[in-house]
Amino acid sequence: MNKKSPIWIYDTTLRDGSQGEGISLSLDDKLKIARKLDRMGIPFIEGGWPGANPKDVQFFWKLQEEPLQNSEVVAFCSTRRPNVAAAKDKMLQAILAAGTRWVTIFGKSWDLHVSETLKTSLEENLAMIRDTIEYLQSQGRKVIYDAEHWFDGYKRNSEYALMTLKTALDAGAEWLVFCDTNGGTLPHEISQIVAETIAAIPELKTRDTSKIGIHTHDDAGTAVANAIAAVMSGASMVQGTINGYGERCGNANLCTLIPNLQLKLGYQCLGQEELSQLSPSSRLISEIVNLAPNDHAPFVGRSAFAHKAGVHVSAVTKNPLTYEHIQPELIGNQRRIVISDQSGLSNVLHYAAKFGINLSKQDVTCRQILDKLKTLENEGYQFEAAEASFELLMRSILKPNKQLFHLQGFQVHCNIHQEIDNLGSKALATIKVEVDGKKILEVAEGNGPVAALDSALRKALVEFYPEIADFHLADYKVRILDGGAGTAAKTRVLVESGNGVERWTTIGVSANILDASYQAVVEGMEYGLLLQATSQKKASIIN
Ligand SMILES: CC(=O)SCCNC(=O)CCNC(=O)[C@H](O)C(C)(C)COP(=O)(O)OP(=O)(O)OC[C@H]1O[C@@H](n2cnc3c(N)ncnc32)[C@H](O)[C@@H]1OP(=O)(O)O
Ligand SMILES: CC(=O)C(=O)O
Repeated sequence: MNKKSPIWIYDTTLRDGSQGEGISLSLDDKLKIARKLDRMGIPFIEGGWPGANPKDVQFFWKLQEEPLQNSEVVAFCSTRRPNVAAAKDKMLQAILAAGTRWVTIFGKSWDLHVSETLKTSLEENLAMIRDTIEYLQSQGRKVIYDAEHWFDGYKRNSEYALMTLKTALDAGAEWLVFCDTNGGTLPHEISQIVAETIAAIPELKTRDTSKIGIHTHDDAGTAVANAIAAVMSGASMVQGTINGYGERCGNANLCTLIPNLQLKLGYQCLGQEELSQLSPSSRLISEIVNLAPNDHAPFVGRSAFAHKAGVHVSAVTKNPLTYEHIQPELIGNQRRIVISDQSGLSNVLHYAAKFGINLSKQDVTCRQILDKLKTLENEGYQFEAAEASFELLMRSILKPNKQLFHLQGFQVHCNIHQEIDNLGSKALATIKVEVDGKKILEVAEGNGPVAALDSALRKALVEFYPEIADFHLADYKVRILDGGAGTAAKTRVLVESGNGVERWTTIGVSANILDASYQAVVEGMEYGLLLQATSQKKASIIN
């Protein structure tokens, strides 16, 4: 693939991304994201609209005190208000006070917006664009001009739209960015309009330079495709956000766009090392933004290289090219194999190797494990979410274990209608077990029934398995499997346990939620003991 010209990445997570519903960034969050993008070597970071809110003002102050190392931070604003001198416009004063070298202003391309939104004349809108750019330039700023509603404006009145763009160019804008503000344009229209615009204003793109940028929204689900179409038609700046955050359906997702441009089309966007930071950066930023990461996001999602179907797993273990469009490591992601009733022997073998178990396709036990897995999944188990339970299942088939204990029975009482008693407990569990021929009866309290049961079980077992004292219940999830059955529905319980170093998840399924919880809790303890035994074995080999 021939290397093509560089593409300037312009990140607007902190501005347009913040316009996404459900996103509310603190000043500290904004600074953390900016520094992360700076480390990724993103050339332009749009930090916000100074003057629109105190946080954005403070953000730019903070960066004046401690500037970014690699990126240009850009302040954003509209053109001056109608019938106000640029030098008197409060917003333009605020953007200057932000102290950035680069500023982006958005102006109206669509005559409908001039008459309906600005409620001014077409001539005044041209003057607003011209005055604003000239004024900001006279104050030493480099100006990026976002032509808002470029494609809609061009479709409705191309003559006027082109006049707005020519005005911005003549006034000295360094970049002219075509915005698909309403996000409804399709890729073929983008290609056509970009080509026609270049034909009408050839200065926008010569053989050596392109002053064209693209800013797309995802309302038609084509933001990334539209940005690619614009680049292929001559744009050399791409605006977008990490994880596609943004107003309504979001902006072009840079985590999809960058790898497509760089790995598929040969455009240089980021350094190799920075590109390999894309997946962790996407997850870190979703953490800061406090939105769950999209597991199924192209390239960077946790499932982007997760293989579940047996046929796929069999092929991918022979040659990853068979079911992967790129090497996951290039963008810092990794291949994963998922276990389920869609599995074949290849999935089982993968997990056997992962668990340090010697197994081959020819072993009868390999097929027995697969059959048992499929039977249990049919009953409602979901092992992809509970790897620890799958390891226990595999080991129990290979070598039926001595049981930790024999359950003789348990009872749980809940005290829902009364105030929490002095000890703060709402539930009481009694359990009877037999360990090594010894019968134990224990009682424990808890905030809820599962906590009480877990406590009672620990009390009963700790004398025989003291390591259990180090385990804790980290998370507990319940899912109703056959909702139509109402309160008689089967429940699936996932329990996450930990020992301060590692965490593991186990599963239980039953029509009785306490029974399902009990199964998952017991497996959690069994797995913890298995981990302990394995690490002791490893230590004795090393020493
Ligand atoms: C396409 C985009 O995403 S552009 C970015 C949009 N982002 C935001 O709006 C987030 C930050 N916005 C804000 O905090 C506020 O809207 C502010 C501070 C900018 C303005 O607040 P207010 O003065 O209360 O005005 P309000 O939000 O009600 O209306 C927006 C005004 O901007 C004007 N305006 C819109 N685009 C432009 C433009 N390109 N040039 C000049 N004025 C514009 C509108 O005509 C309207 O003016 P009006 O009050 O005379 O009707
Ligand atoms: C400027 C901008 O955010 C838009 O037109 O969508």
